[in-house]
Amino acid sequence: MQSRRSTDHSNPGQQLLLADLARDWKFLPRLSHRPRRIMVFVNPFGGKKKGLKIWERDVQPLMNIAEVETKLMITERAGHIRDTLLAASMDDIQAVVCVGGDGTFAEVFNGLVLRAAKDMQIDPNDPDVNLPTPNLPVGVIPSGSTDTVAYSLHGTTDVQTAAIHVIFGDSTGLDLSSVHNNHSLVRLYASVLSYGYLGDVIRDSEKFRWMGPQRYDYSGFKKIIANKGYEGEIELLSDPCHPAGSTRCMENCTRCLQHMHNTVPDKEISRWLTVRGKFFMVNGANVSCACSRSPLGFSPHCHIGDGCVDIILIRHTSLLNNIRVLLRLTSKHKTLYDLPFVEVYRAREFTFRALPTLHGQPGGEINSSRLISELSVWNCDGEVIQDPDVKIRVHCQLLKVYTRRVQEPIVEPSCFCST
Ligand SMILES: Nc1ncnc2c1ncn2[C@@H]1O[C@H](COP(=O)(O)OP(=O)(O)OP(=O)(O)O)[C@@H](O)[C@H]1O
Repeated sequence: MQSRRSTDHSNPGQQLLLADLARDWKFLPRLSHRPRRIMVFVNPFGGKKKGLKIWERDVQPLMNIAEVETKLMITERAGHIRDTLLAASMDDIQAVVCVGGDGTFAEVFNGLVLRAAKDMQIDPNDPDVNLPTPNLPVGVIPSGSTDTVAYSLHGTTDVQTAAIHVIFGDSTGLDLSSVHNNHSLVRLYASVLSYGYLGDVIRDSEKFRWMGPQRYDYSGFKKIIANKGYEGEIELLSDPCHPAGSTRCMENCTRCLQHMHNTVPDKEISRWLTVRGKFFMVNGANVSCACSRSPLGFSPHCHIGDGCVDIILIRHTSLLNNIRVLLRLTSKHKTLYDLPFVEVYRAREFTFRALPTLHGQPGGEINSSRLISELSVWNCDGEVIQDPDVKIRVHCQLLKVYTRRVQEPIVEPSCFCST
């Protein structure tokens, strides 16, 4: 079913899918696993507020041609999707599709997992519980500001590519990571959990939502100038596979397939590590976190279904180094892995505890009365989590998502090839 052809390197994901589509469309009636009745949530508010237009112009016509019945809901407020999924009858539904950004997708999977937990009488607030797998697969159609999950899954934020993934019904298992505070489950995330600089940016940028996606540039500039670093302690259950030495996660990824079949002896090969210090950022990446602005993302070798997060710890050093980090994140070729003030781990779970920050007096002495705690917040898939002290656990392939994954483009020889 898959083709491996690419000539347009500006958007290889879309090009591959269109080639697939032309050839595979005639097989559509024979695909028994494709969804015929879907529940669609459209967020008209995220990104450039084009969610509804994208649905009506680009997605709905494709669903009509493919004879997919849709039950549409346009969201009216934050939390609307989650609340609906907790209560709705879903007996006649075969999949849930969202048109929105990372926050919209997060509402869908948080709602589905909590619904499954409620139905099975599992307490999600227990940080050691095995959360139940939702019955329904999810389609992610991007119309947000960053759309990290869609980009990391499909290799493009092309809307029709994402819609075609739903129509053909090819799915794969996506890890979800739970975030608990001292009392309860705060939420699950699929993209990244980030403390420090990106936490400061998301907290500040919410005040400037009227600016659209540019709010991130504005708050990003303010907060990099103001950053003084945050003290903290991370305890992590490390996996022996180091991200820098790992393969890229693509179509038919061996590492994810092994974890799907539980052929990896988990806990025996993991060990606990403790890291303390002052950090510019502490990140737990559940996927590569690639997006159009950051083509490789935080951790280009992160796997979507191996039961691990990649932890990227960026030490507090200088403003210049902080700017180097941001420049690296926009690079198409270089990763964060080899910067001397960056430490990278692959982990199955981790905890973070904020430590008090010592502030020196102008004379250079440290006065214990000025021992104050400077805290950031967590940026969790673009939403703010206030509690600095959290426990994170990865739930291997908890959610089925519609995607054919990123395929390795085969560069066709051209007459300008060097010999
Ligand atoms: N009608 C609405 N009015 C206000 N907020 C809404 C509405 N519908 C959904 N939301 C909330 O909007 C938030 C942001 O949406 P979304 O994440 O899709 O866009 P974004 O933040 O622009 O994109 P990204 O997360 O990719 O950067 C979501 O957390 C969702 O809860």
